[in-house]
Amino acid sequence: MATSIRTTEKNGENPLADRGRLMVHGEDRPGIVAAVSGLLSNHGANIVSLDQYSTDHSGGRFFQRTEFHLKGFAAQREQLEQELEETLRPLGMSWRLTEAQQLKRVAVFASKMDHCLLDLLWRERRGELGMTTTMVVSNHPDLAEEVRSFGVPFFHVPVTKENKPEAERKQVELVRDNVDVVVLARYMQILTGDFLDNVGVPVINIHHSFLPAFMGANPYLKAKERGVKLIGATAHYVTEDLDEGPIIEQDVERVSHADTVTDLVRKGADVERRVLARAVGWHCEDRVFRDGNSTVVFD
Ligand SMILES: Nc1nc2c(c(=O)[nH]1)N[C@@H](CN(C=O)c1ccc(C(=O)N[C@@H](CCC(=O)O)C(=O)O)cc1)CN2
Repeated sequence: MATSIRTTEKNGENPLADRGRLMVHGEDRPGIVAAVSGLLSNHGANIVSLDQYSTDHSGGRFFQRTEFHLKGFAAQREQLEQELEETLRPLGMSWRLTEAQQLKRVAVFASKMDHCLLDLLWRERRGELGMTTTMVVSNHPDLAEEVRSFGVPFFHVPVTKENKPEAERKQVELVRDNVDVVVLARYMQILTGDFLDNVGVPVINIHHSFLPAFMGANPYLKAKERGVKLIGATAHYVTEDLDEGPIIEQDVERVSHADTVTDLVRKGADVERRVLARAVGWHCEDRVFRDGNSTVVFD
C-alpha cells in the first residue's frame, strides 16, 4: 500500500484531531459572525479559519464556514450542538457541525471509462482527499479487478432501459445509510428523479464539457465540429435536469484546429480528472454551499 501523503505534525499528532467545522447559512442579518465567534470562543474553541459571504449589503443570503480547534471536541460535541441550536435557530440560521477527522464515505458510480474513477482512488490512497471510498457501483463488470486491487468493494448492477427501476432500487439499497455522497465518475446512465429522491445524499457528476456548452452526449465531437479553441470539464451536483445542476468547479484546456476528436478526448481526460478531484475534495471538506442552482465555494 503506498504511503499516504497525509502528514502528521512533527510531534506525531494528527492535525485533524479535535478539529471541528461549522457551516451556517440563512437570511443575512447583523450579528451572526459575532454570535458564532462568541459562542465558539466561550466554549474554549480556537478559530483557525473563517470564510463568510453575504449576497447583498443587507437582507441577502448569508454563508459562513468556520474551522476551529477544540481539545476534546468529540466529547463536547453534544453540548456544543445544543448551544448552537439555542443561539442560531432564533437568528433563523441553518447550521451543520462536522468533525474534520471523520472522512466522508463515498460511493463512486462508473461505467467503462476508468480515468476519473482510478484518479479518485489513487488520490484517496495518497491522502489527498478527505474521503473514504466505501464502494464502487458499475453498470459494467470491466473495472472490477482494478477497483478490488485498491481494496474497495465493487458491485456490478447491470442497467438497461427495461430494468432501470429495479437496477436503481438495488443501487439505492447499496448506498442508502452507507455513504455521505455519491460521485458519478463518467457514469453513463441518466439517474431518474426516483433515484435522486430516494438516495438521500448529494450526487456529484463530472461532465466532459465547459457547461453550459455542449450539454448531453458526445461533447468532444460537438466541440470539434464547432471548432473550439478551448475544451473543458464541469463538476456539478446532479438534478433530474441533465447537466443543469449547481456547478461546483470547472476548468479548461487550450486545443487547436490540428486536434482530432481523439486528441480532444485525451486532453479532456486530464481536465476531467483535476476538476472532479477538486470538486469532491471541496465537498468532502464541507467547503461547498448550495445556493439555489448555484454554489458558494470557500476553497
Ligand atoms: N439525472 C441526471 N443523471 C445524470 C446526469 C445529470 O446531470 N442528471 N449526468 C450524467 C452524465 N452524463 C454526462 O455527463 C450523461 C450520461 C449518460 C447519458 C445518456 O444519454 N445515457 C443513456 C444510456 C447510454 C448507455 O447506455 O450507454 C441513458 O441513460 O438513457 C447522457 C449524459 C449522469 N447521469
